[in-house]
Amino acid sequence: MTQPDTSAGTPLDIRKISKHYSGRTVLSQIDLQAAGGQFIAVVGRSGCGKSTFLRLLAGLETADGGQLLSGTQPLQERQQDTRLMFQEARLLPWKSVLQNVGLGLKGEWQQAASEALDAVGLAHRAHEWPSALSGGQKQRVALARALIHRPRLLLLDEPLGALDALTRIEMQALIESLWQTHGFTVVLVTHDVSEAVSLADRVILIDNGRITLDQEIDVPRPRRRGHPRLAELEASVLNHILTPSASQQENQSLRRTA
Ligand SMILES: Nc1ncnc2c1ncn2[C@@H]1O[C@H](COP(=O)(O)OP(=O)(O)OP(=O)(O)O)[C@@H](O)[C@H]1O
Repeated sequence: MTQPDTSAGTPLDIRKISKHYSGRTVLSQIDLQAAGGQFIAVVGRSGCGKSTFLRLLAGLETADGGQLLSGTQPLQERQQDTRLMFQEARLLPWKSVLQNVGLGLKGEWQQAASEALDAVGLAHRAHEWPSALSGGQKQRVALARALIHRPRLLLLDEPLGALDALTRIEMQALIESLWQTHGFTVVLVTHDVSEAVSLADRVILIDNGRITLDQEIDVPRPRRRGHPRLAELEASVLNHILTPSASQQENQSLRRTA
């Protein structure tokens, strides 16, 4: 099996970042170090700050404290290497599939756009409108639109959340295979713990503004669905999500005694 070319991935060195909205702390003292080419999944209860964390990595938001580095360089200086993908494909309906992939590019972009579409299995739909595609196909186009920029850091914000179970499995396999071919670093935010453990090298849990679990997924690839160790890790991560962190329990008991 081809091992990812880790030199192609952005290494991450996130130091004690925090983020507040209207005086409310969403993220506090988040630390994360990752070698280039790692596949990291971020899980946690709804509203725990997963998307905020991703937006900070993408440079769409500014941290209120801490540092985001890649090696010795501020991560922000590597923004041209970073692509973000959302739950919705966000395609322009008045442009063809091919034009959507080549959006913003100048010169001879058509060949590169065709190749990116080919990599996601959609070269034959290049000249159609986005409205003619299914939800899964639209997400493939969004993936091609990211790939054409040869990203070194791919940030995925619940990109498969709206897809049916089978399409989701196909897209998971596609994302894993593209990651293995290109070697970019991936940070995937997902509600699906099974997806997190089956795809990632590491699963990070955000709870109460902090990372409360950093679980290595020590299962060799290709990973077989139903592998007992994957099931065990999934149950363990789920347990951590469902068990409130010590600080949250403290807050609750403080509220009770107040
Ligand atoms: N621009 C903003 N202004 C004010 N509050 C915000 C803003 N963005 C996020 N928040 C708040 O920060 C918290 C974390 O939001 P975030 O979207 O990061 O959570 P999440 O873990 O991704 O949630 P979900 O899993 O439901 O998508 C939430 O309470 C949210 O209301």
